[in-house]
Amino acid sequence: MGVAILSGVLDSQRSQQAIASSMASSVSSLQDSSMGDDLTELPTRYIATVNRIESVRRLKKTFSAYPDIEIHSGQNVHAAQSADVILLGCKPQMVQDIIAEPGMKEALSGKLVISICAGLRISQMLEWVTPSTKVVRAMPNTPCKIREGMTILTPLPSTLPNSELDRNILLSIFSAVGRCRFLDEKHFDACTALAGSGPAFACVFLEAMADGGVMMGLPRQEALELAAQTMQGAARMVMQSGMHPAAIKDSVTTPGGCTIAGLLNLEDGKVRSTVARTIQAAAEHASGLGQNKK
Ligand SMILES: NC(=O)C1=CN([C@@H]2O[C@H](COP(=O)(O)OP(=O)(O)OC[C@H]3O[C@@H](n4cnc5c(N)ncnc54)[C@H](OP(=O)(O)O)[C@@H]3O)[C@@H](O)[C@H]2O)C=CC1
Ligand SMILES: O=C(O)[C@@H]1CCC=N1
Repeated sequence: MGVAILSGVLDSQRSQQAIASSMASSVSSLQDSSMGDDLTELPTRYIATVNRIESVRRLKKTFSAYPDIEIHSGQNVHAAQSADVILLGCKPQMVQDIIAEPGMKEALSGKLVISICAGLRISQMLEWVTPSTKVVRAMPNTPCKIREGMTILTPLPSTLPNSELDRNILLSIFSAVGRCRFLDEKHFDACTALAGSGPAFACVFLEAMADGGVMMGLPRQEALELAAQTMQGAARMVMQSGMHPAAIKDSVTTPGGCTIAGLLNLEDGKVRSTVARTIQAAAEHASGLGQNKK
């Protein structure tokens, strides 16, 4: 997930720089508004840490177009000392040990720590750091990699120092990689299931639609293209026109036609309750993540 976020942020930053330099000479008066305020607090330097040397090699290849990014293993404390903002992207059950590394608590003092770890509560993390460390949760998803992500953020208490700046930093990072919104932490298990795990569930549906096309003789590649673009189109109609999904469904469904024949088959398979219960099961499981170390 860390790779998805960093890739999306870097891509966004590069496009912003390209826009800025193409506009700089001729329309300087328009430049500020076209850049958008959201990205103004993006970091200027990135340090990525992983556990294994093989992962360092893999990431260096992944980010070969960005030679300035520092990628290390076994240097979490050094990276945290050098950073203003720290994004925790390891498995939830590893966080306590990583924060317990000698010097880490001090390195995090006064800084903004963003945890994307499912299930791990802010109250837990606050017990492991010094009182001046500011901890927020973010729940992103893999489409951040192509800047089509959905990220949910916990609000920062306005009583914390620099809360406005930190809010801008959060918005800059996560709006660079898609949509983002603030929601209270009590909703995070549901957000984890719906948005965090959601791409996996959506892809099962997508793959199954394509399988149906293949069953009816479509070549596999074309079936996948049709299924993916159709799901994207339907989702965009909901997002852009604000139409209710039921209204879109009804507008496709001609009386006595083939869509109602297919829909009744879906309903016979209890697809709605199966999908809704899938989100329920994932959310219930998410609430236990990071609660037991092993
Ligand atoms: N995958 C997803 O779609 C989403 C995941 N999340 C959350 O993101 C987190 C990561 O998940 P995911 O990306 O799937 O998992 P991965 O296993 O792919 O990534 C975990 C990363 O943590 C690194 N790591 C492990 N131990 C250490 C250590 N001691 N010091 C530094 N780095 C370390 C690993 O390095 P190495 O490769 O060397 O082992 C690896 O790069 C989880 O907490 C998950 O809940 C949240 C939203 C969506
Ligand atoms: O499966 C997981 O635990 C993580 C959290 C959300 C998506 N992937």
